[in-house]
Formats: sequence, C-alpha cells, structure tokens
Amino acid sequence: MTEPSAAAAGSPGEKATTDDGFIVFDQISKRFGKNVVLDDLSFSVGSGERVTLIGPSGSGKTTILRMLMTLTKPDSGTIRVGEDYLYHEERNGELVKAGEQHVRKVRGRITMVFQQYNLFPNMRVLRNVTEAPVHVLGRSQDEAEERAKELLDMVGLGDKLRAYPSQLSGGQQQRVAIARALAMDPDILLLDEVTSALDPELAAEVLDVLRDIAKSSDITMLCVTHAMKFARDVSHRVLMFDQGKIIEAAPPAEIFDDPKQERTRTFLESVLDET
Ligand SMILES: Nc1ncnc2c1ncn2[C@@H]1O[C@H](COP(=O)(O)OP(=O)(O)OP(=O)(O)O)[C@@H](O)[C@H]1O
Repeated sequence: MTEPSAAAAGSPGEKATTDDGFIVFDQISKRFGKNVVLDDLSFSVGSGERVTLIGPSGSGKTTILRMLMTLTKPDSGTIRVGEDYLYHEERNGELVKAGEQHVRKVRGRITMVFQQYNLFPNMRVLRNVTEAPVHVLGRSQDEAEERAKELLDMVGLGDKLRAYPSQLSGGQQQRVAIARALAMDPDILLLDEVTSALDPELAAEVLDVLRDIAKSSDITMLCVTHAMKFARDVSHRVLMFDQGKIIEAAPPAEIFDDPKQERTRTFLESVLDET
C-alpha cells in the first residue's frame, strides 16, 4: 500500500501520475437543487488503502461512491483513478466526463456492492457469479466457474452453488453479491452500507467475510458503513463527512478514541452499531 495522503494532489491541468494518490477527488462540488451535497471536496486514496467514510445521513458519502461508478456527475472538480480522468474541467470551466471507451476502462477496475444485493433471482448462485465474467470480461465458462467456486468457498457458500437467491438468507445473498463483485477482479471495491438491511447476526457473517478479504488482499476499498467495529478493524483511514465536507481524516484509533472535532464525537456517540 502506498502511504495514505491526507489531501488531493495535483491540479486539473497537470498530467496525472499515480505517485500522489490512486483515487483523487479534487475540488468536487455537487448540489441537487438547493441542496449542496459536496462542497469543494478534495481527498485522495492510495493504492491498496482501505478507507471508511462515516458521517450523518445525507452528508454525501454515497454520492462519492456513485461518482466513482459514474452514476452521479459532479458539478465541478476533477476525479481520476490512476492516470485516468473520469471527470475533469476544461479551461472554460465546463465539466467533462471522459470518453465512453475511457470510462469503460476505468469502470472495469471498480465494482460496488450495494445495501440491496440485487442478485438475478432467476439464476442459481453459481451463475450469478459467472454471468459478468463470461459476458463482460469474455472469460470461458470453465474458467469463470472455477474462479466463482473459489470465491463462493471463500465467502462460505461452497455448498450453495445450485441454490436460487430466494432460498438463501439475506446475509448469504449479500455474500454472493460480494463474490460476484470480486469475480470481476477489481482493483477497487466500493461497499455502500452492505449490512444495513441485515439483522445483526447476519450482518456479522458478512462483515467477517469482508474482514478476511481486506486482510488477505491488497484491493483498494472505499466503504460507507455504520458498523464502527468493522471500520476500526479494517480501515487504514477514516474520513468523517459533515455537510458536504470532510471535517476529520485520521487512522481509526485516532478517530474513534480521540476525535479532534466535537462534531465527530457527537456523531460517534449517536451511532449504536457496534458490529
Ligand atoms: N438523485 C438525487 N436527487 C436529489 N437529491 C439527491 C439525489 N441523490 C442524493 N440526493 C441527496 O443528496 C444528499 C446526500 O446523499 P448521500 O446518499 O450521498 O448521503 P449519505 O451520506 O450517503 O447518506 P446516508 O447515510 O443516509 O446514505 C441527500 O440529501 C440526498 O437526499
């Protein structure tokens, strides 16, 4: 992992390099109508770094992940992954999304797991995991199945290959969704409140799987969660969001045990999730 960098480096006009941050958000702003969701926000994430985004509801955390998926366009600013820009500003201030081919290349390196697992209900578990590698990455069926079985074993579902999603618990379905995301061999895994819809026991199973993945791989992870123990265990760094800004960024021990901002302290006191 590269050393975490506290703030974004470079400017939109400079040639992008990977030595100053793998994922860079530079002066990103976004509003929905009058609602200013992200306000001139800059941060970067190193390759292999695991970063957790915390903060009150509506503070813009999911919007950050959606921008990396090119599901939400910023109003202004620059986003790049490695040497590739997703969004950048022209000299005239106009915000430009990278060309389709370019976006596809970057998007191919990123997968996201959502709160709702969104498995294909009419496909068995194994096919849920092989579908995209075969049809998007062009893998052979045999190769995709071999990898899918490894991943399903890893998430503790090696005996459920022929089950349909409706035959699984919510926690099991979410673990299939995680295996499905990893089957795309992403460099970057985005996790958006992946346990929020689950009972604590099932959430704990999912978080255990994610802990193992975090510890055994060098995948770059951006995680939005209210599971604070998990955040403490796996993150290199925690970013505290409030009103569209990052008000505190620090290693988990510091954020959780000795927050510098009063707002961080009150937010943490209000979070009951100890998974
Ligand atoms: N497509 C949209 N249209 C209008 N407003 C939106 C849209 N998407 C997000 N918002 C608003 O942007 C704000 C930030 O949303 P976001 O989901 O990023 O917050 P969050 O920090 O992830 O919150 P939560 O923890 O509740 O998921 C919210 O006020 C939300 O209602």
